[in-house]
Amino acid sequence: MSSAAVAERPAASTRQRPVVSARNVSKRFSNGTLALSDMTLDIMPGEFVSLLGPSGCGKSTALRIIASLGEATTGTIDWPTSRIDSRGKPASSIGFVFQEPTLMPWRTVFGNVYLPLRLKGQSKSASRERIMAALETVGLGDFAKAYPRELSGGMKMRVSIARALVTEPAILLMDEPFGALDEITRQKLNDDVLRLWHEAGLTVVFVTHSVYEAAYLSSRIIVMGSRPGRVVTDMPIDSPWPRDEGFRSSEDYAALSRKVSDALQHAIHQTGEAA
Ligand SMILES: Nc1ncnc2c1ncn2[C@@H]1O[C@H](COP(=O)(O)OP(=O)(O)OP(=O)(O)O)[C@@H](O)[C@H]1O
Repeated sequence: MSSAAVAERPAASTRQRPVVSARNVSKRFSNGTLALSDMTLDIMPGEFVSLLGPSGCGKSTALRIIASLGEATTGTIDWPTSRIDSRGKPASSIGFVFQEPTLMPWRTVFGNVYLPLRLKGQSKSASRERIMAALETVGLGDFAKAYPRELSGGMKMRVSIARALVTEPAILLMDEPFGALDEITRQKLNDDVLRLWHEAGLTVVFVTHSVYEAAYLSSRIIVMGSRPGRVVTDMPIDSPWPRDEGFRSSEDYAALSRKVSDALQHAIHQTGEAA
């Protein structure tokens, strides 16, 4: 992938129906931990939304519930524009990128990206074109035959992104995907994700506890308070596009980062009903 960031910002329309809508979602784990409390949120088509909050505030829990990887204790998740499958889940609509690349070491890069299509019963030969297109998108077209052990941390994360994109999801959910990477690789992947978001017309929900990452990437930042997690501040981000090296060194970015940092501090000091 090229490191140049997007040329312009795709417009997220407020007249459209949300891709996903969470209403009064709470989550209490079986050990009694109240991770989320009354979280309400609409994600609109074309948005790049960051969920920003302190460690342990429930960001991953919220994302997993949105992805149907976990159940809400109370509240609802709706997918107003998606076809719902027999299990009540949005069919083919979600791509999920975990904190770790979670690749199968015994399979090649190609085999790892094939996995979600294999699970849908599609043959390898029929999937080849889509897999190669996904690998090209993340700049790994030449690495289809490589094994994970031959790749750097950033390349493994690219494979993980290709695996999420190969089903052509309506929404890409990313759970702090670059937290374990060095700063230069992280910045490069930030630029690449922005490019993908722009070129593929994706809707992205991105979990992070980095103020700087959220400020750089987002068209909207949801700031969550300390556990139990809920929306404390919902900030549309009006900073100009493109987001690139020029933006990174701009006064606009510094001012935005200060504003987001203040919002995070405010959210952390809201009294959480730790339970
Ligand atoms: N399966 C589980 N069982 C019990 N408690 C859990 C479980 N998963 C998460 N928790 C707890 O729920 C709270 C929220 O966790 P979560 O991982 O969603 O937070 P987070 O904001 O994503 O944290 P981080 O930024 O550190 O990844 C934490 O107190 C965590 O210990």
